[in-house]
Amino acid sequence: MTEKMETYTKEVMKLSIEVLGAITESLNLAPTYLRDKLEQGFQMMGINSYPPSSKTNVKIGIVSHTDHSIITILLQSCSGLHVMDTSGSSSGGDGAWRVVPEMKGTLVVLVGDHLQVLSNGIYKSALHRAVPSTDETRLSIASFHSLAMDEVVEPAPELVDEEHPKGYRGSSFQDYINHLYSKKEKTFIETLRMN
Ligand SMILES: O=C(O)CCC(=O)C(=O)O
Ligand SMILES: [Fe+2]
Repeated sequence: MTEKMETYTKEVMKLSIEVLGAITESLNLAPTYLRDKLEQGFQMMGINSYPPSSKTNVKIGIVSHTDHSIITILLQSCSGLHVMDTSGSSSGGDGAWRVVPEMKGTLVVLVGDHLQVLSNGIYKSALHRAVPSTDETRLSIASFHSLAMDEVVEPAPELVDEEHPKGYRGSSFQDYINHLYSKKEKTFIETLRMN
């Protein structure tokens, strides 16, 4: 198990670099943009086990939140990840939860707060929650990919101009940790907004 986990952790790190490359390319930034910093950054594995709700009566496993990371790569044993639909209406979608189906052999990529910052709001961090299955234990493994503790993430200068002013102030992973231990009247991303 430990060995498998180690292999998985390393492989998913390589994958995150490839995914970030595709994302930065989609933003017309170099595919190597931030690559070294992500590679030398902070990878955190979260392993979640949700007992069946028929036994516990617990209806929500993890309440709605966005991840602080740049991206999170998630493996789920059965469906249960819900993402808030923010497409469509100008007020930010219809606000409905959409179930992310479990498909064998696939991983889910979630946009985190720091990608929203980096892309100056072009990518939006995904509001999500986890719901237990009614009759089976649900497992998920989340790999959070961030830059190093004190590395500041700011909107890419290439994505800032008169028409698209800088929307977020710079922040580090350490700032996020400090936010967690502060009186949280706002979400982390809200504390970063400049306009
Ligand atoms: O279990 C899941 O599907 C989601 C887990 C999650 O959102 C998290 O660990 O941040
Ligand atoms: Fe999450």
